[in-house]
Amino acid sequence: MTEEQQPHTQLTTAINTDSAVIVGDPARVDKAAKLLDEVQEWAFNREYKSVIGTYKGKRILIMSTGIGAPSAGIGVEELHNVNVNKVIRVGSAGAMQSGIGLGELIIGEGVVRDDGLTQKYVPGIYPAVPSFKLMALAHKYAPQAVYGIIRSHDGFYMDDNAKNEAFWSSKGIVGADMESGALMTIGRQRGMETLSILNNVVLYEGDLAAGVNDLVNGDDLMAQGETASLKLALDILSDHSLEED
Ligand SMILES: O=P(O)(O)O[C@H]1O[C@H](CO)[C@@H](O)[C@H]1O
Ligand SMILES: O=c1cc[nH]c(=O)[nH]1
Repeated sequence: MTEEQQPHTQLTTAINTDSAVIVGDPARVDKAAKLLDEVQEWAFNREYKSVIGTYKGKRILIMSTGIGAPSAGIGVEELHNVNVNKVIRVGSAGAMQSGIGLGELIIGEGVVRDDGLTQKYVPGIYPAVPSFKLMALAHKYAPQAVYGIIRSHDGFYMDDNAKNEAFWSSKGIVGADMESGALMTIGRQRGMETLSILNNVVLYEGDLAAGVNDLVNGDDLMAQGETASLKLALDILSDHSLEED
């Protein structure tokens, strides 16, 4: 643990909180900040934009980590270095099953680690699983969400994506993103409690690029899903049952 400024995120222990929400897109940090009181901008270096505020009286950091496992992994390590031990990712995802609507929340009960980074941390047979406590709180606040195993991958534009997604869908995977595996694997190695809440922006077998564009352009269902996912993370982290931790 260190009071030194972290080299990428520019966090220090002066953030003075044990809880963080991480998002991919720096613009999502500003959306989250609107849900907080007493907001203080902390830093914006590379892809890591951070603000701190309070939600129902609980001090919480919001930070972006950019796209992909390596930058998320750096973010998680630097959060650990400044004493954050509860981290919820609020991301966007593509549905891997039909029947999951746009803007519905997908919550990872575990992650298929189809990324490169976490394989270097620990062999692929090691499971990427969320915190039981944070998951129990997710069920309390969002019993209607889609719960299941998700898949984190490295390649948004790969030639064999459709084939790989059909395979993982046939194994019951419910959604795809790029960072949840890194969060849960690295977080678990460092003794952190983690969870991943994803806003569905692409229907199963839908157009991936169009879905992500719709999110950027503020399509209603996706904007509502984004706000709901942020609120859910904040409700969980501010729940009084976590106070004794
Ligand atoms: O919206 P975010 O949190 O960035 O999450 C998803 O969106 C990006 C791809 O468009 C990847 O980072 C993926 O995990
Ligand atoms: O299908 C999707 C949508 C968003 N992000 C992903 O990683 N995959």
